[in-house]
Amino acid sequence: MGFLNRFNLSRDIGIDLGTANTLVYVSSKGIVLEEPSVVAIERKTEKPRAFGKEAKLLLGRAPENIEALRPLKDGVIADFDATEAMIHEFIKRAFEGNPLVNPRMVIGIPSGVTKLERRAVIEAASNAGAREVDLIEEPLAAAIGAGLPVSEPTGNMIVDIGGGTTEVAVISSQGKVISESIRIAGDELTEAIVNQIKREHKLAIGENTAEMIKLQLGSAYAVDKNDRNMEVRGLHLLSGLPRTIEVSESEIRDCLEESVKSILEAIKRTLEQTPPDLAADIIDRGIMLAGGGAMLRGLDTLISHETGIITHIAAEPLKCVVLGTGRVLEDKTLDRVYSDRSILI
Ligand SMILES: Nc1ncnc2c1ncn2[C@@H]1O[C@H](COP(=O)(O)OP(=O)(O)OP(=O)(O)O)[C@@H](O)[C@H]1O
Repeated sequence: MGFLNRFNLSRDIGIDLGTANTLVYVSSKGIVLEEPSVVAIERKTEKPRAFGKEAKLLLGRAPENIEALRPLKDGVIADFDATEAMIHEFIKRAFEGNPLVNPRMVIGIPSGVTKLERRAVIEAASNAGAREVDLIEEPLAAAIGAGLPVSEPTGNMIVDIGGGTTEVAVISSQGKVISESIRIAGDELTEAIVNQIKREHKLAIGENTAEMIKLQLGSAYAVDKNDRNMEVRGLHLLSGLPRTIEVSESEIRDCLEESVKSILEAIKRTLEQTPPDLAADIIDRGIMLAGGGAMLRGLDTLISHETGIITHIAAEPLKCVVLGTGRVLEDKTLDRVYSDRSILI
């Protein structure tokens, strides 16, 4: 143990490197940062100008010389340099006023990430000062963060619906028994709303507006009889002028149906392949939903109806992965959960 560690100047950190949001957990402190995974880059110099919330506001609204982008797309690293700059910036912010001394980092990554992309994450963390980088797949981290007894030899089903990917996994004894990752999640739902409003109302809306509609009006199942409405502003494609229209909850539910069905099918496929004894455990314990998509209205009810298995939503769906990385940092018995370990210095 190094000098700095002994005097506890080095704090270890857990990171949920998500396609939609990045969260940072500092050991013995808790979650210190929650930001959208967005970077605004100056086109001419290719230098990052804003990160997180500030950059997200620029999505679809950036001036000509700035490009706001999401460096992780569909669960993979689409822009390495921007990802590295973002990790660097968020770690710096997490340790504001408290200089960072070569921490150990546990990073939650989508399970579909290739070997090359894993190396890229490790390199980015190393450049940001990590002395050791341990990668953990998101469904495992989410299960731990949701409080499932992953160390026991019983079947636990987790469905983590993020921005870019939905990960369905059955976990037992700290390992994935069976899993499926599909590239249909929150982003796809948002895109379905953009397309619906364009097709039916001839109105162009941006990603942020579509996401707002999803959060306010989106549903997977008719939870109550009232068909709620909301006003939406955008650019009318025929007149070229700004216009306000009204959309209803049922209209939005219909346009989300196809993506929701794909998520449901991934859950059913995974259940079908689950060994019988573990399937029996899942019937007893139920299915746990995590990730922002878990909060889509009525999704838990729909899954319960379609599978016949009681479905729970984690207490803090957006925080499950990062809380899981935090648990792993602090609980030495969770030592079989990593998919990659790299001691760097
Ligand atoms: N109340 C809500 N209803 C429906 N969707 C929601 C709600 N709140 C957040 N979301 C969606 O959840 C998604 C983000 O979830 P989360 O932060 O778990 O993803 P991520 O971990 O960044 O992505 P990934 O797991 O794919 O890497 C976004 O698409 C967001 O629009």
